[in-house]
Amino acid sequence: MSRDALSFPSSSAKPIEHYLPESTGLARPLYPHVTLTYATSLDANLSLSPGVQTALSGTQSKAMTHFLRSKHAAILIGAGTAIADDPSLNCRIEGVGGYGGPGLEGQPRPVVLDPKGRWKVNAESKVVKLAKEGRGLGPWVIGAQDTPIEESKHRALTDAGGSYITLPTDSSGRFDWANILNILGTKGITSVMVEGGGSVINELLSPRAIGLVDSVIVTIAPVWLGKNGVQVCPDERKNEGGVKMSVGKLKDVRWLPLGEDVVLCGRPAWQ
Ligand SMILES: NC(=O)C1=CN([C@@H]2O[C@H](COP(=O)(O)OP(=O)(O)OC[C@H]3O[C@@H](n4cnc5c(N)ncnc54)[C@H](O)[C@@H]3O)[C@@H](O)[C@H]2O)C=CC1
Ligand SMILES: Nc1nc(O)c(N)c(N[C@@H]2O[C@H](COP(=O)(O)O)[C@@H](O)[C@H]2O)n1
Repeated sequence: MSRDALSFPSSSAKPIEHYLPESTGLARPLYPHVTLTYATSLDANLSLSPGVQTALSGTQSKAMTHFLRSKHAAILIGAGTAIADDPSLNCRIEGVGGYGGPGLEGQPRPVVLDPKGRWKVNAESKVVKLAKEGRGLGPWVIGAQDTPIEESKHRALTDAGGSYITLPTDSSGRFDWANILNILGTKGITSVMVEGGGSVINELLSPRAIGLVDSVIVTIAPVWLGKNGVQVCPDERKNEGGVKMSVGKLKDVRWLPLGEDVVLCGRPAWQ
């Protein structure tokens, strides 16, 4: 077994495969398959507070996350997570490229939403270092069209094989999710694993983001994090203009115990 590699048994992988992207083609014309996945506490928190990385997944569910990473073309996070966690965003399952396998096979493309250029990506960022070591792909940063990237950040990205992509923003400085997925699709990304954080997840679970998420895979850890946590709690699903909103329920649900955690898989029933 190669250094740092994780393993995930095929008996545990089998029930999850039902929720994974097809290995060929885009799920919808120009839109990648989207799997929304995260680890949560019993009080629906992702972390103790916005700037604090909090380990929730146990050994087996962490290996599951890396198995999921190996099955997606890209991993997407918001700038808040990139700043708080300095994440690796690579796949460390035994047998993928950089972990016993050839080239970069099975490594997902890290994508960071950073409209205002808040993430100080540089040569010391973990994701950049891993790409240079041949253990991950270089990150793509999606920034706002009216926010030019600093030269040093641009160099850090391109030296690692990454790039800077721009999109238009709305009046509150947000990208439209259809635009995000569309630009990734046009760049050959057929599937995206959205990992967080709170603001990204809450947007994609909101009643407005209809038809964009294909699967939801949530690790629930037996822990409470308390009231200052970054909570998964999407916008209210209220009736507007007489149009009745459905509740944010999952269908096609499976619960899988993994060590001390339980993994919930399903598909949005509201689209
Ligand atoms: N337990 C878990 O599985 C995970 C936990 N986390 C935790 O979550 C926390 C970070 O969460 P948040 O502070 O909510 O940050 P976040 O990671 O959701 O990033 C928010 C930022 O992303 C950008 N963004 C998001 N949606 C956008 C859109 N539609 N258009 C343009 N820009 C957009 C904006 O810059 C926004 O300020 C950290 O503490 C991190 O450790 C993060 C990922 C997974
Ligand atoms: N699945 C999962 N379980 C947890 O307990 C977590 N804290 C996270 N966080 C996400 O994973 C990223 C860190 O990944 P690396 O090991 O550095 O590659 C972090 O940025 C969150 O997206 N996930």
